[in-house]
Amino acid sequence: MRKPEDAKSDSGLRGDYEGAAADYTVAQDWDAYPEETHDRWRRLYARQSRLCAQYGAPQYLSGLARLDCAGGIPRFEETNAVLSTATGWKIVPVPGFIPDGVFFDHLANRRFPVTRWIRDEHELDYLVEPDVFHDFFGHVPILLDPTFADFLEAYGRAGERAMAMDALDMLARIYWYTVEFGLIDDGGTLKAFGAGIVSSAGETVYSVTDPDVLRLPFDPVRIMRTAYTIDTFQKNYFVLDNLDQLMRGLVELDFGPIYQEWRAAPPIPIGERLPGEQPHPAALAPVKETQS
Ligand SMILES: C[C@H](O)[C@H](O)[C@H]1CNc2nc(N)[nH]c(=O)c2N1
Ligand SMILES: N[C@@H](Cc1ccccc1)C(=O)O
Ligand SMILES: [Fe+2]
Repeated sequence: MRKPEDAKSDSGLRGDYEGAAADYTVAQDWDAYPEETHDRWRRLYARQSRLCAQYGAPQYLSGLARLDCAGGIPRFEETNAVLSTATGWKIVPVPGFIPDGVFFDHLANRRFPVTRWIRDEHELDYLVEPDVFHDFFGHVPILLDPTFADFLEAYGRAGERAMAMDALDMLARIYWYTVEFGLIDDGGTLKAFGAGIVSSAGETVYSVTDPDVLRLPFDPVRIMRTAYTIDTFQKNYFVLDNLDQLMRGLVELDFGPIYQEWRAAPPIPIGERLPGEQPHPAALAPVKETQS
């Protein structure tokens, strides 16, 4: 993930950072969304919910159903009523990318920053910065899962140490390969739960059906050493057996010695398979792409 050096000034980011508070939150200003932006949301939602019904993880899908947000850009206050009861999380509106330290602090306090603006009509398939569709449709449903909710808070608390140890790249790869691009084994079938996948029509299908992509078993140190691409579909994914692995494998693991050992080493190139590595068992027969 790229981030602004100083997002509040001239950063090349398209959100409006002018009125933002010290923690980079803004008002959602729901009444100011033109009707055409709600219509755009409905079309994105319809396409993506159909694809996710087939390729999305059950933990993600159950959250999506409970959010009941097919009809237009959600009012964040209404979302927060559902979210706070379920897992104690809330979402806060932001202008876009925010500095790492601020981002971690929100997560550590169970606040998920959601960009308020929606992509333009010509960007329905792809955009560079996160918008409200990616942030909300991709990230919020799984925050209703209690295990994932606890994991993401712990991830936020881990930020300070990673920054102090000059190992932010390694921690960011954890986020990338789980929160953004994670796959999970659903009784022998690969499913997607990462926000970057489930908010993208192309990658939802590709991530679980492409026969050539590398899908390795979840392995924290391997992930922390693996480079990633921000502007094409991923060339490797990591597959969880279940969401508890995030707690047992990451929260309970002491990253300090791992940072120390690997932070100065060049990362493993994208898509490279190391000697002896085998795909996750559920990835031996990738899901067949079917019409529905
Ligand atoms: C390392 C850290 O997780 C990452 O770069 C942060 C920075 N700021 C962000 N800001 C927003 N709004 N959304 C994000 O996903 C991130 N990611
Ligand atoms: N266990 C990690 C913290 C962490 C928690 C959750 C996710 C990622 C990292 C550490 O020692 O720093
Ligand atoms: Fe994201």
